[in-house]
Amino acid sequence: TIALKHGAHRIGNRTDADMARWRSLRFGQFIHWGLYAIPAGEWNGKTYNGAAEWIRSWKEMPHEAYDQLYKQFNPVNFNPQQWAAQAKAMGAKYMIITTKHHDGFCLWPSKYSKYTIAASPWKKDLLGPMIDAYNKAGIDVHLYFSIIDWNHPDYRASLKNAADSAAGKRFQVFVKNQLAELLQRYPTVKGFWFDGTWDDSWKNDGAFSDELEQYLQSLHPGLVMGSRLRADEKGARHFDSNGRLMGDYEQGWERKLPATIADVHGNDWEAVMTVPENQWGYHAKWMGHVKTVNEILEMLVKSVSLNGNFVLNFGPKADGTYRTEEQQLAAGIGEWMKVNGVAVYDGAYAGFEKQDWGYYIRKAGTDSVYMVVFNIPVSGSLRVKLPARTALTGVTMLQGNTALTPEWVGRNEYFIHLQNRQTASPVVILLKTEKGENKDKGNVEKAK
Ligand SMILES: Cc1ccc([C@@H]2N[C@@H](C)[C@@H](O)[C@H]2O)cc1
Repeated sequence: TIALKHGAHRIGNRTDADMARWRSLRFGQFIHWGLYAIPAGEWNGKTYNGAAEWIRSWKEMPHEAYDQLYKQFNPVNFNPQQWAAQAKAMGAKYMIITTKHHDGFCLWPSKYSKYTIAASPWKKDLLGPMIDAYNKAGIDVHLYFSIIDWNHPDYRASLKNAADSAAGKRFQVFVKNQLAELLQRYPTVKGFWFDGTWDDSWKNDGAFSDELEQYLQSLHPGLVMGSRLRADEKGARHFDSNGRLMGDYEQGWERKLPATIADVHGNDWEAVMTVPENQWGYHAKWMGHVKTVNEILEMLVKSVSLNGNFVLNFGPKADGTYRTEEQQLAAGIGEWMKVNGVAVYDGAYAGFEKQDWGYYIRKAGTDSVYMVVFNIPVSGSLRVKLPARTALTGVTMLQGNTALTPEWVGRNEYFIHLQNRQTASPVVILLKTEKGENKDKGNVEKAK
């Protein structure tokens, strides 16, 4: 291995209570909210085809025009209790809010910047009421923070000369101050979700990112921070130059999921997902495919079956309300989670051989394994292959709490025959297992 001062400081996953809590929550809500919701992907009668929160980089949007938008930001319909109730009903157990996106606009009245909510007609802090409402609803809050800051005069994408380096130093102090300020103002937050760390100015100062991470941990022990913050001293990101994950979980799964357990290399990880193809902030016109409840449920279940967390993004409008599609999606997901969330929360990789009908999720640390069925075969028979020396002692259909009698086809293989092949939602079956062979288990019928 290469000697590194600013690479991964830990081999393997964190085992402390704060990380165990993060891992147990499994399902989160991302919220992208800011000035970009005002143009909402449109300007001067033209539609921006990129992600709405990136409209400032569109050639049709003059920087000066964007940089005046804060004078209009006045979310008169903002209702944090309603936001939290919607998230709770959906079954989200944690929420990630954009405190400051790449445009540099702060949703809190930071004392280190003039470009904040205090300068808007709304004037008041938006983060405090949101964090309080979500915490009261039993939902943890993590803070999204963009290192890139298009508004700050000292931000440099790369450091080309002494003047750049001086500006870069001032900018690092600014970042450190804002992050400490956020922890001081919002002590109940459980982590930071960093973004905008791909520029050379950041990548080439692995020492700073390392010291910053340790500084934040010292201010707020137990803080959960993903792999996107750090670079090592050779500019390697997410994984250091020895291939070891930096940060507390792999944070690279943005709008994509791992295919198999091999893809996650035993690390904690989290996927963040948009409802349309690629919109985080509010865009008036969603183009292309909009994901359905069942598509989202499959991504959530697949993530948990591969030992990961899944975070679904919402983009509130400038007035503080949610678009109908997002409200309906949240409600539909919540319907299923109300009955079946038990298979998601505290879920983990089961260690069973993957079958075509769907996913196995082990209730962490127990002998209970859930089958979440998305693809009922035309035969109606679900094949179950248990790991060696694992006996099946019970099978229950969650809906209606109905005991099922599988057909034993020899050794560790069974068929579960579903009577009803029509279903509008994923079917959840609970398998009770224990160590041992299956030869004399009277609980299942012998192959005819
Ligand atoms: C190329 C690219 C840069 C930044 C992003 C940001 N990360 C997401 C979590 C959103 O915040 C998006 O604006 C996405 C793609």
